[in-house]
Formats: sequence, C-alpha cells, structure tokens
Amino acid sequence: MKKVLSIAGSDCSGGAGIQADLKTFSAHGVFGMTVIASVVAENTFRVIEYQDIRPDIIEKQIDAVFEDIPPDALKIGMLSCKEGMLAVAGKLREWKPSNVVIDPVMYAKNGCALMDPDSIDTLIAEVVPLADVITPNIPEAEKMAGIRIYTQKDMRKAARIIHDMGCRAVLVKGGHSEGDATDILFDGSEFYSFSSPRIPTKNTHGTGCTYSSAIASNLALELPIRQAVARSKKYVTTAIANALEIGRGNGPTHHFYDLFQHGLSDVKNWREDIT
Ligand SMILES: Nc1ncnc2c1ncn2[C@@H]1O[C@H](COP(=O)(O)OP(=O)(O)OP(=O)(O)O)[C@@H](O)[C@H]1O
Ligand SMILES: Cc1ncc(CO)c(N)n1
Repeated sequence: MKKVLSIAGSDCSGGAGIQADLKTFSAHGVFGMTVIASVVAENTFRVIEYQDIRPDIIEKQIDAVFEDIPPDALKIGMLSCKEGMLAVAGKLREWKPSNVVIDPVMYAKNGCALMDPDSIDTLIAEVVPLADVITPNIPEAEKMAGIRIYTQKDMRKAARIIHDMGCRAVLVKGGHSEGDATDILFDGSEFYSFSSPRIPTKNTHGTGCTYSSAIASNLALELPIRQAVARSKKYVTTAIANALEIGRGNGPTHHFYDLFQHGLSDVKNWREDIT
C-alpha cells in the first residue's frame, strides 16, 4: 500500500486540515500519516485561536515517520510561523522526500488568518523550493507573487513568478474567481487548465486541503503531475458537489468511498492517459 504524510494543522471541526487530509487519503486507498504543526480551535464559521506545536516536536514527529515508514508522497498545509516553516524545511532537506505538495495556507474560508503575514519571506525562501507542486488559491498567489489577479492571464503570470521561486510546478486555484472553477498548472514550460462548472454552494470548507491531499495521493499512486491534478480535480469537484450542510457557516466537503464508483478506482486508466 502507498503511504502519504500530511504535515498540517488540526481542524477540530473535521472539515479542513489534517482531518480532511486523512479522509482524502482513505478515499484514495493510501495509508495516511500525520505530523501536526498547529492545533486550531475552529469550526465552519470562525477560528477562535490556534497553538503552534513546538518546532522540536514537529521535527521529532517528522523523524518518527521517516525513520520507520518513509512516505511515497507528502503534503504540507498550514504552517503559521517562521519557526514551524524552518523546522519542516530543515527536516525535508535532511530526509529528501519525493512528491511534495505544498498548500500555502494563509486564511480559512471565513477569512480568518492562519499564517503570520511576516512569515511570507520564509515561506518563499525556505518552503517553496521544496515543492514538486505548490497550490496557492488566488489571494495566496497574489501575496506570493506580489501582483493582483483578475483574469486567467494574471493567474498564468502569477504562476510564472512563483515558479521562478524554485518549485517544480505551480497550480493556481480558481475557487475564489467567478464563473467556472478553473485552475492553472504551470510546470515551467507549459500551462494546463483544469475546469469545472462552479457549484452553487457555500459549503466549501476544506476544499484546498482536500485537493492538495488528493494530488499527493495520486502522485503516490505514480501518476505524473498532470494526470494527478486532473484526477484530483475530479475528486474535489465531486466532494464539493456532495458537500455537507453541517454547521452554521461553510459546511465541509464530503469524502465517501462511493466516489470510486464514479470512475475514481481506475488509476491505471489515468496512468495510461498520458498524451
Ligand atoms: N463552488 C465551487 N464549485 C466548483 N469548484 C470549486 C468551487 N469552489 C472551489 N472550487 C475548486 O476547489 C478547489 C480548491 O480551490 P479553492 O480556491 O477553493 O481552495 P482554497 O481556497 O485553498 O480552499 P480552503 O481554504 O477552503 O481549504 C479548486 O479546484 C477550485 O477550483
Ligand atoms: C487547520 C486548517 N488548515 C487549513 C485550513 C484552510 O481551509 C483550515 N481552515 N484549517
């Protein structure tokens, strides 16, 4: 069985963070592991407070996983402060994992900050270069690239700027735009676009976590980046289409094994669909 690690924050309300990651891993039939970097007291409509885990405990969790069960892929989610970023970056340089997906989480869906804005330089210098794929949403891509994004042309421009920071591929997600939900992937030479009709729902808590965990799972399942993103886009779209009316705010995406009956068990076909 393929093994996938999430290094991220815990969402006690179960819709985002580590909890969304584990549900996504299970739905993809991979073995999920977690390094908790922060404990967030949050729900579908607000973030009350968070406490970061001590950097040396983050490092020891990473050692514990890697010395025993080296993952086939990993995703990094919420890292709220410089110290946590440096701890993770240092350990990844030591363990040299492959298939690293980074979701540069800055805000929750309800607008609450999950990253100290003073950490962005550390994110760019230390964390971004470790990514095989980095998955900013539009506000995150704007902050990282230092430009405003209004059009798909702007998304491509931001992807190029972020790619120049040293990662292998950039996926700018279009969840925060209008019209179709279109994401742009840039691998350093080509742009690819992944689109679905916008689903009219407020229940989109944890979509970014779900998407990046699906991409990590599909990379672990040996799909090339483009196929991994395509299959993950299908997964996250189905998870949003079936999102749950739970809580008073933005309800969570739904991870259910029936997704496999809608063509998601055919990883072999996706692997062969390399054009
Ligand atoms: N209403 C929607 N209908 C269809 N697809 C959507 C919708 N909202 C978001 N998406 C898609 O979901 C995926 C996640 O993108 P999004 O931009 O929402 O991530 P995010 O803001 O990082 O999520 P979060 O912060 O809640 O974890 C992308 O593929 C995006 O296009
Ligand atoms: C712990 C955590 N990570 C990421 C997000 C972004 O959705 C969130 N709300 N909570």
